[in-house]
Amino acid sequence: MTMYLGAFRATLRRTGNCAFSTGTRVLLAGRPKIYTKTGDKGTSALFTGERRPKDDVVFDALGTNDELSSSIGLAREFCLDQGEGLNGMIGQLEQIQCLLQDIGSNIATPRDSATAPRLARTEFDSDGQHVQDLETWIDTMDQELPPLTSFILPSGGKAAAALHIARSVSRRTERRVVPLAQEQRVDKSVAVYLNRLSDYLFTCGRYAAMKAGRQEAVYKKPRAPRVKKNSSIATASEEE
Ligand SMILES: Nc1ncnc2c1ncn2[C@@H]1O[C@H](COP(=O)(O)OP(=O)(O)OP(=O)(O)O)[C@@H](O)[C@H]1O
Repeated sequence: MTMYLGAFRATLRRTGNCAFSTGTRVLLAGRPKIYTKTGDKGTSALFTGERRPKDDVVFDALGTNDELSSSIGLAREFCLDQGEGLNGMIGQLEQIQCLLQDIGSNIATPRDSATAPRLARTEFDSDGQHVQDLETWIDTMDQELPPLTSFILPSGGKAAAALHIARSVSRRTERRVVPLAQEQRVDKSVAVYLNRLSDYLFTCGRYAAMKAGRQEAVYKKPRAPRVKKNSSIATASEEE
């Protein structure tokens, strides 16, 4: 990790860029190895330099946010394969992955202990514009979609199903972030963004299924088995 976060962070500090890379190795040609081995003893560093055990709630949130970006990356690849009618969504998903890097910076800079300049550099969506963008994108897709009349099961092609996985990872990330936001250790806007992001990804899943010309599977109540007189079990349909 030598060139990964140590020097990378120093470069970011110099340039004022607040991106905080988690899990994604940044390797520059001719530079030292990407690993520092500083994390081998089970602790790692926050953006403030403070070291904490790797099972700390902050790393849990940071790691889940990283999983979210990875799952969006996979969904985006399936969207690229599907192609037809998904160009807008593909661009939006890439923008969202960049914003998740910023969310990582926010999570890794505890709001209750970081210095004022660091807090300012890692502030997230202070004017609510990123949430507004998600809402606009949701509303635009919704205008083309048939109204929801049943519970949708994740389905409708590989792109749609992958978007539903990303949606559920977004909800998991939200669950990790909400307690931190309630304790004012992460900006509240991060929790709001993750909440809206799962709605956006749900809508994307439906939209991708529609563009693929695929029917989404819907919830049907499974029929309860009935006990026959001779005590063997049969489903209701077998008895009809
Ligand atoms: N297991 C983890 N889950 C979530 N976030 C982590 C984890 N380990 C490290 N991080 C965060 O991601 C950043 C980059 O990870 P990295 O693997 O470089 O850290 P490290 O394990 O401390 O270092 P090294 O891999 O060089 O020993 C760390 O600075 C830390 O903020």
